[in-house]
Amino acid sequence: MGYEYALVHLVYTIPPAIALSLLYAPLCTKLDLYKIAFLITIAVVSTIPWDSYLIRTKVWSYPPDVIIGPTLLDIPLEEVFFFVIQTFNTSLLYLLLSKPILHPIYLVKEKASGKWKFIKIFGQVALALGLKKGIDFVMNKGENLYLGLILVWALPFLFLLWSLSYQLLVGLPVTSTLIPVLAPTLYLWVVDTLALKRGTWVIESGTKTGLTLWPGLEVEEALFFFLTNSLIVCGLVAFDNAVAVLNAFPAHFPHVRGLPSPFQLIQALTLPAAAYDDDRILALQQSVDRLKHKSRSFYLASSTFQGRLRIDLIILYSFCRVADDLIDNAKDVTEAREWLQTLKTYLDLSYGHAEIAGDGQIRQARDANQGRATLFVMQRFPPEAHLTLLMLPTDRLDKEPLYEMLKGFEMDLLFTSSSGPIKGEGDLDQYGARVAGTVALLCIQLVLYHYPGTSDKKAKKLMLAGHNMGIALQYTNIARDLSADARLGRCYVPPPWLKKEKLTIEAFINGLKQGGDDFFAKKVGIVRGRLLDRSFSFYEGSVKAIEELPSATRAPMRVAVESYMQIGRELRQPGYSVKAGKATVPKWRRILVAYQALKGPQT
Ligand SMILES: CC(C)=CCC/C(C)=C/CC/C(C)=C/CC/C(C)=C/[C@@H]1[C@@H](COP(=O)(O)OP(=O)(O)O)[C@]1(C)CC/C=C(\C)CC/C=C(\C)CCC=C(C)C
Repeated sequence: MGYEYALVHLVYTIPPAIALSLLYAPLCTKLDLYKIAFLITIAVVSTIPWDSYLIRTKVWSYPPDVIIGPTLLDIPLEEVFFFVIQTFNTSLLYLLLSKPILHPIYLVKEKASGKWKFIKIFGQVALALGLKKGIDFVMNKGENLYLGLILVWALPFLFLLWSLSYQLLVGLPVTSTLIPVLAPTLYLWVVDTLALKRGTWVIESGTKTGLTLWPGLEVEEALFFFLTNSLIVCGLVAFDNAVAVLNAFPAHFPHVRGLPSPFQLIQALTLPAAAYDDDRILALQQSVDRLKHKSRSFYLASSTFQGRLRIDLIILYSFCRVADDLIDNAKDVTEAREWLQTLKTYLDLSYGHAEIAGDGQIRQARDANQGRATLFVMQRFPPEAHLTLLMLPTDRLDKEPLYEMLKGFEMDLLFTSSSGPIKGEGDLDQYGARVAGTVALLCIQLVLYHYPGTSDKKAKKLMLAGHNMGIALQYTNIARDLSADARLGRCYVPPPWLKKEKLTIEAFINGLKQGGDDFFAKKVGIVRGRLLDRSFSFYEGSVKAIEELPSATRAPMRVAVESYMQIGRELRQPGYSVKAGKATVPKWRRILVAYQALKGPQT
């Protein structure tokens, strides 16, 4: 009896497990725990018979004075624990690095022949050839035996996983495929070198090639760790592939539970890629791209939401952004008004079915209207907006906030060089309510749809708080964009506030456009401070309500709100950093704020 092997765990495998657990804890979801448990079960069940065979046939052994004693099918408990901890560590690294990824955008609808069929077959042939080699090594026994046993055990699993999820394995960024394989592999190579040198475990000399990757590291051991980490990562990718299919295609899978059953996972993985809805995939790709490039705060926040709620929020963002941009980027007010009208007609058509009451006819009328809405979108909107408009989940969003948002955009068209729609604080509150309070209502509606069970009374309370939180964010947005808005000829600051600083709208806009002197800058600082005070007063009044949202959505909502409000906090610091004319939160601080928000409410 000895503690050598146990010490390897104590020094090399348990500390990274603790560090990764602490780091990942705030990001961890029930689905993540399910994934890890699933992977560990498969890893242990599939490795035990193989490892037991190796020990019983004396391919490798453990000197009795390095292990504590208890065994399972001749495998020392330390070794069984190794399967668990390695799977745990590699899984956590994978999950951490994959958090920002929305997996459905990497799915590809396949044609009967084409690039993807070739890629799939190429991988399968390579793995089959490796397996054939392994079988030869095993049959011939001798010094290639251990190498052969590793190949014969690992490659059939890899073949299966590749066949099921080659699209994601090829398409995903290397940060969520290669890196979680290579980083732990390299680490375990070093640990193994030390263990073999110390004789913690021994490969018998008659069954190994004798080749080393570096002094002290047998090639068999190197290959073993590479393949086991590959199996773990491929298993996780296959799991994510299944969840991506379940979440992306409601037409195939109308009802998806938070924790899909193994049967549903297999159903999703075996859905032929030719049956994927490529319009939906493209809509998601375009929406994620838009979100990534237009809003750093919401892009970061979106990665903390899960499943179909995450998808719906991203499409909602994309819709709001498309609508806002169509109006903001119009060449003149006349064109902007035309876009407003076009957007209203789109909503009229999309929600038209609600007007047509009458039992059996509702469905028919809805289909007819959807057809007309689709045609209208194709004819009247630019191509890059089509899919976002067509995928907007109108069946789970009330129409009123959407129309109200358009009214807010209409207010943007009322600005002249010396006046605008904002005459006082009340108008600015109303503007914020229209362009941002509405967005909050829509977000909360999606939350309550995907996580049902909130009472009507509570829902109303949440809506009110969310609405005010939207206004808070809009005040911060205005405080940040004073100069950018001035360049567009817009001043959202209530004139009485300007008057107090002895400024007119015209003077304020011109000063911002031209830079202004220190005296002017001071006045801008005072006005900005007032906007931020109002922003934080709305924020303070609503922030507690986040903790009353369905539990799985609290932390992500905190991230969305806090990441944006951080802009306001930065603006209050002298010398805040500015990018492309806008105050910005440095990336590392944004991540830190999001991380803190995930951990719990601010005290
Ligand atoms: C996580 C995720 C993907 C969320 C999506 C949120 C969403 C749908 C945002 C729409 C944004 C948008 C383009 C709206 C058009 C009108 C507009 C410009 C509003 C301003 C947003 C700023 O967006 P922008 O793209 O310009 O971002 P940058 O400034 O460039 O970074 C607004 C400031 C309004 C945004 C308002 C919200 C997201 C509502 C916030 C409130 C909640 C989520 C409710 C919180 C819940 C409780 C109970 C308090």
